[in-house]
Amino acid sequence: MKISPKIKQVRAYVIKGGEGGGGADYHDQGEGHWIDNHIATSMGRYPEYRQSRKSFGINVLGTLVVEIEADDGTVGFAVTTGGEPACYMVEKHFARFLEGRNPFEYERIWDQMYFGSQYYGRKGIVVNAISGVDLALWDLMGKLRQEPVYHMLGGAVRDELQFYATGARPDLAKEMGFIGGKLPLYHGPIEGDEGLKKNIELIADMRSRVGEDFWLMYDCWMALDVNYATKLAHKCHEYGLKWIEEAINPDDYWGYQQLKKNVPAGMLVTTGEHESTRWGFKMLLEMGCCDIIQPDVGWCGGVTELLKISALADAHGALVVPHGSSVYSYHFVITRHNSPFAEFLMMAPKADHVAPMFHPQLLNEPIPEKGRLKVTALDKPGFGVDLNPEVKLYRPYEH
Ligand SMILES: C[C@H](O)[C@H](O)CC(=O)C(=O)O
Ligand SMILES: [Mg+2]
Repeated sequence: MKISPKIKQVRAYVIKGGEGGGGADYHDQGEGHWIDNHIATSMGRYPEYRQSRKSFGINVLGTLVVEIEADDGTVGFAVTTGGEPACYMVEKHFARFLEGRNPFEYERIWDQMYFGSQYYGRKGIVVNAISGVDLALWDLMGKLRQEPVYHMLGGAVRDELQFYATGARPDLAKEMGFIGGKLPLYHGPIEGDEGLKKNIELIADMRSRVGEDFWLMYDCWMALDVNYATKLAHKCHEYGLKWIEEAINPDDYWGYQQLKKNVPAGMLVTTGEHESTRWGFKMLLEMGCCDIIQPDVGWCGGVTELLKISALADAHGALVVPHGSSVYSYHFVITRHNSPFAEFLMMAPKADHVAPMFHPQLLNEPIPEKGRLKVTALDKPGFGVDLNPEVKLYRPYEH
């Protein structure tokens, strides 16, 4: 029997450099980027926070980088959001559940991180930190086995991934070969009928540019109430809106249940990028809140937890289309029949060309060509990406 190396050390870093760092904290972009241009949020009720999400601190956390080193010198790593607070949790709390252990014991490690922090965690930044550790562990396992993560998840169920694009220009996304385009919703309920009219005019304009069959979706980033979302859904139906995403507060499962009943027949309700763990998704699925769940692999508990969330969704007949998360999502989506396509977040400031999602933090990050990515692009050990050595790391805590 081959004896596996043991985990020697866990380290957590933030990226030095501040504003506009991009990467895993993908909202941390420079001035003029589409992702920070008057997008509807629940903070929009305060005029001073309506124009820019950075103004209320959407990029305040920054990226978390987790490295896990085995005693043979192999290092697995992952990036997600969480910044310094997540570094503290990883170094001061979670590292104890890994160091000295066999890295292939990912179930026990996950369980101990989750239940060891249950009294202050369960969601949000704590689960971001758990996700970062879990993804770094899968990267390490892949490197130790010299296998891509998707092999360890059961292997590919298709030869390539197909993507829809999220960004300000679905019309350009269509030209680039994507199967659909998801627009941010720009105007929330506080902007009244005039804002609603502008939302409708935009979808009408995009429909006229992309023709009948191209998917168009609206991402509402938790900004609406059930009444507004219902009205928006019905008005957009005429323009073939495929789904309405994250329309209301993620804690309002009852609101989603109602919205799902209210939307026009055939329109899908999607949500879940700010939901965590099998228990959070159990609420969405058992209460019939949505048609597609959208866990973010870097936020929901990592790959170990996504396996459970996905099995639960499959049993409920729901699709799993992870939110963003680049390679961490690709290695999962390629292995599951109930994840038939993936999201690509357009990180180019004007959404006019394909740019790597987690640039500049990752090297060798695969990107879609003509809206597709061959599984062979994932054929490297672990998640198949490297940390860009030019990006300066800072380790705020040690243990
Ligand atoms: C565009 C959205 O407001 C958000 O920035 C990204 C997102 O929710 C998604 O990609 O989905
Ligand atoms: Mg979204």
